Amino acid sequence: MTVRYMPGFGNDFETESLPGALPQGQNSPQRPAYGLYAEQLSGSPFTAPRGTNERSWLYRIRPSVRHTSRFKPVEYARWKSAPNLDDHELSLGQLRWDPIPIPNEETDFLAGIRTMTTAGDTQGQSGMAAHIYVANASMVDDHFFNADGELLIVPQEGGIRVMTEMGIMEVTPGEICIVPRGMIFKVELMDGPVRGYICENYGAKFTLPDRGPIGANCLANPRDFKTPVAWYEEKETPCRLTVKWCGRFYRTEIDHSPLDVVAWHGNYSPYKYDLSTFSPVGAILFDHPDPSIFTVLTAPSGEEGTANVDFVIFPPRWLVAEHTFRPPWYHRNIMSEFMGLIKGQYDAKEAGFVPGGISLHNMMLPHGPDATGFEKATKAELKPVKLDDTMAFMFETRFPQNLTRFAAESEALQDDYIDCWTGLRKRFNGTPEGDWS
Ligand SMILES: O=C(O)Cc1cc(O)ccc1O
Ligand SMILES: [Fe+2]
Repeated sequence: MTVRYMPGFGNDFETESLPGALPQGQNSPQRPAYGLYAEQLSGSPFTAPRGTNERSWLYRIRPSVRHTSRFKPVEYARWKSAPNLDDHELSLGQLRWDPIPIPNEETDFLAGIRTMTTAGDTQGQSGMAAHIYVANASMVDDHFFNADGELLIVPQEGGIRVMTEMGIMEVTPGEICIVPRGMIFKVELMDGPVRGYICENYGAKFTLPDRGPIGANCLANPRDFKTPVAWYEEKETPCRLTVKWCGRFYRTEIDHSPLDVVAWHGNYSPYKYDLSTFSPVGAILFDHPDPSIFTVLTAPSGEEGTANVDFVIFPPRWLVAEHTFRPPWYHRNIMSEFMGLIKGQYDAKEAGFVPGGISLHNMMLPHGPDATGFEKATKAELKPVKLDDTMAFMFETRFPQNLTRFAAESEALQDDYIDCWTGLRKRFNGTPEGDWS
């Protein structure tokens, strides 16, 4: 299958998979070409300011409202939504997990979502949830849309084919994709079992951060975001559509595929991004800047500079800072940090944080490099060093992240994580030189 994309972030795109399917000069003709139905999908209120106003016009074989049955409640017990408080007995702490195992029993992308943390409130359209997905089967006749937020999907193992109403995205480890709130999709596996991370953003959409004095280039450049061209299937066999709506799940039957959009135009669309196209800007003389320099996407909260969620990466880069402790500093943060590792090693942790693993450093909880990393970094010869073959990331939110029972009781939880800091001995010895032996 060849998939094609259009470059640009938040562009007003137009695409048709049959010639002349897209109306020109108007949105809602009396009789659209090919007998298609016109349907608007609004991602912002009608009256949102121009800069944040998002909607697309979909020209489809049947309108979405043509589903056969009423919505009936269904269970996805491991997918939790905020608020989800007091769900477990685990005490407060810095936490880390090994990779969540891929199950042996047949599990598709939807059934394979396990929520680790929730923050904020779906009803108030603020906050987020951090999930792991594990799957070994493709969705075939099952489809899904999430009314509670957009999904930022971060594959860690295996490629996924995200088949949306507006086109197909193939997303492999090292790439990410966004499925907008309300968009119908299903997920096929490209070549085998998969695992990855999801940030379900209940708040305002992810956008590109302002670059300030950095200027017009670097970090994530708009042309590296790719939106799929229109694609449709004419499948007249029974299908299902599952909906997540204010934390609950519902299902309806449809007698055809809901992926039947022949042409569309607009600026509310799915997209993918290759993390290797991120051009990092960093300290080229001394000191360790705040990780916000590595923000790929930010979802604003309404309060200037205080993100609902930031998606931050730690990509391959050169470390050149002179007379500097180069790894992250020890710190306490009002924002809550959920981290994952796509591949390689993370510079604050020598061991224990492995690809597919997770760490959680919640609001105001102290953390930083482990004792071995500290030891190495204080003794290292400070020549230029390339951090290579690595890709870690962080979902950082202004809201405290509440653990789910699944996360708290998971066998993957490392009960000795805090011991990684035990070796940070006293070096203060009353002399200005200190004890750096
Ligand atoms: O805690 C972490 O590992 C993430 C992080 C990295 C960094 O370079 C500075 C601050 C920060 O929170
Ligand atoms: Fe941190």
